[in-house]
Amino acid sequence: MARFLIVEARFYDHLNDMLVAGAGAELKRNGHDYDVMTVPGALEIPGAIATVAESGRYDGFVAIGVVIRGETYHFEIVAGESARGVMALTMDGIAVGNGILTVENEAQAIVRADPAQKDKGGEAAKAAMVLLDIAQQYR
Ligand SMILES: Nc1c(NC[C@H](O)[C@H](O)[C@H](O)CO)[nH]c(=O)[nH]c1=O
Ligand SMILES: CC(=O)[C@@H](O)COP(=O)(O)O
Repeated sequence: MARFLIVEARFYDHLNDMLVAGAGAELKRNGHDYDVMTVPGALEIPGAIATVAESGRYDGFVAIGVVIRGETYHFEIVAGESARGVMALTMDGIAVGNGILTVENEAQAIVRADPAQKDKGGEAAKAAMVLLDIAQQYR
């Protein structure tokens, strides 16, 4: 049993609920425990994980968020920088699954967030578990 922290950027409640449910169900299905931490937006996710990881309280992390394209260049910043931040964490050996959706519209987000459809939250939890397995085998 490992301890995971789901760090969710609660920008769109109904979409977040589905992603967190999918991630949590996948962790539970595999016998793991988890807590949920909420941050304002996807840009805050990597920093929050970096800070909590230093505490050693969790074995792995699942990043959850939804970035929907708007009218300005802000989408590129939030989508790109949050992904870059999560990648930087994984390159530091922190087990993080990236479940931050970066989509054109709400319809795309629903299909991907819904645990009964693409279940990207569950997929991110699976990725975090794989990275944790690798860390435990090779460290
Ligand atoms: N537009 C979206 C954001 N923007 C907010 C930023 O992530 C950040 O919280 C703000 O710039 C303060 O630092 N966040 C999302 O998660 N989704 C979006 O669509
Ligand atoms: C992430 C985004 O693109 C969005 O939430 C911001 O919208 P806008 O570019 O219309 O300000």
